[in-house]
Amino acid sequence: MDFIFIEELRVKAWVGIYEREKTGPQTVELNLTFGVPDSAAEHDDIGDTIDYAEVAARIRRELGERHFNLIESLGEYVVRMLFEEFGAPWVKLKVAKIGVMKDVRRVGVYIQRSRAGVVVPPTA
Ligand SMILES: Nc1nc2c(c(=O)[nH]1)N=C([C@H](O)[C@@H](O)CO)CN2
Repeated sequence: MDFIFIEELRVKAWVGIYEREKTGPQTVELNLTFGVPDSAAEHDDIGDTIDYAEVAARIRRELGERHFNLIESLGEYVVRMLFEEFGAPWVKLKVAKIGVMKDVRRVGVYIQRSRAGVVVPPTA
């Protein structure tokens, strides 16, 4: 398995438990790594892999269209999308709010998931 990464993707998302967070979107930052088949490199064909441009565009669209109370729920939504709609075998996601807590630059959640039966080396 190879791994595609997308770093510091900033998107507008509707997320938060407070009323002020339900009246408008805020910027969240995503760092995402997902598995793709090694065979993509062998055949040099975008059809054999997961198009990272499509992933980024899809995340941007989806997070602009719905509200999540918790950053954990937003993260789970993105991970499930990678599994179910892009067919990723393994996903690691860090998603953070920026500047929402005093003296804290970023706060958020890490999620790492494998499809059942997928074994990933510890270097991923
Ligand atoms: N575990 C969590 N704690 C908190 C969350 C969250 O999503 N998960 N969210 C908030 C508020 O929305 C906060 O980010 C607003 O500044 C507080 N705690």
